[in-house]
Amino acid sequence: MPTVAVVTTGGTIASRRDEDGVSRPVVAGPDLLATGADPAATEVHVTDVLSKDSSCLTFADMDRVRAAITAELSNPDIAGVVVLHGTDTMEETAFLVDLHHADRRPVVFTGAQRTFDHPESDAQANLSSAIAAATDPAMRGRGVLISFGGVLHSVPGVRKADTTALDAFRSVHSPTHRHRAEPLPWRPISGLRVDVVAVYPGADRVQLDACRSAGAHGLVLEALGSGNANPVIVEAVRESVAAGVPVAVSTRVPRGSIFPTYGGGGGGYDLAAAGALFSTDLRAGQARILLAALLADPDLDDLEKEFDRRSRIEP
Ligand SMILES: NC(=O)C[C@H](N)C(=O)O
Repeated sequence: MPTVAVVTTGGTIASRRDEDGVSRPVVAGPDLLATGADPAATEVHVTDVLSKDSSCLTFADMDRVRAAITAELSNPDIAGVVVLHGTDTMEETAFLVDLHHADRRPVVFTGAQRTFDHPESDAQANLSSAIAAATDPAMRGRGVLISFGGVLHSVPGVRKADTTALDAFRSVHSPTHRHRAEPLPWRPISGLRVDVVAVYPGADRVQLDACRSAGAHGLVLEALGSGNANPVIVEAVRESVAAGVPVAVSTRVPRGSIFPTYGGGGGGYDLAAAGALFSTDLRAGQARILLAALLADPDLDDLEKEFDRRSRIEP
């Protein structure tokens, strides 16, 4: 009988609503499993790592989740790992784990949109599907996956795209099981500060400069369209890069790739000329994780090349 390790971190899947309708992550892992969501032919062992709404997670928490998964995989008898996680930042933690995942056994993230005690909760169905994926030999070698609402996603380029829909996740491109880049050597990201700066009509450089004053090691622009900003932001980016604080350009647009094509002083071409990195397919949350993971590696010799390569999703 295959054994699956279930690592819990909190989120709606582990939440109950109180009398005021407020959801809190208070359900322990063994109680989640006690509902019979695990298939009869699978042995499951549960480890509670965190009990947090995922909107409260820090880089240190994400490092901890990654360490817990690695500890489970050190046991050769484990067929795969399921991670129960809030949906708000699942795309970030799952991507961090995927960047470093050097094992052919599946790691499958899941969660829920409706609390564990909701009469029509999606918690049990999602948990069952994730356990099934974690024991499926066809999932070996596919890296980290998100199993949610009956859909299985590769992690790079995936994002929460609906606040309430039961199939909450969408990919930047049509779902693909892409060719995986080789895993990055593991380095914790908890000592790093990487901020996301929003670009909007009339945006000035105040946020960007404030992040640098706060000690940011890197910045991600959530830019407009295919990766555009304005001349004031371009100038601030040029200064940031010259001062050794790299800036990666993503976009607020949900789908499609990001290209440095527009000139005119504030476009993507100008941002690239000012030294910005371009996140070809990743949106801001995952671009931030990639930048942090690369900045955490003291042996990395070409940040631009690695960021470019790992921000592309090959079909
Ligand atoms: N559906 C959810 O899990 C949302 C919750 N706020 C979380 O991310 O922890």
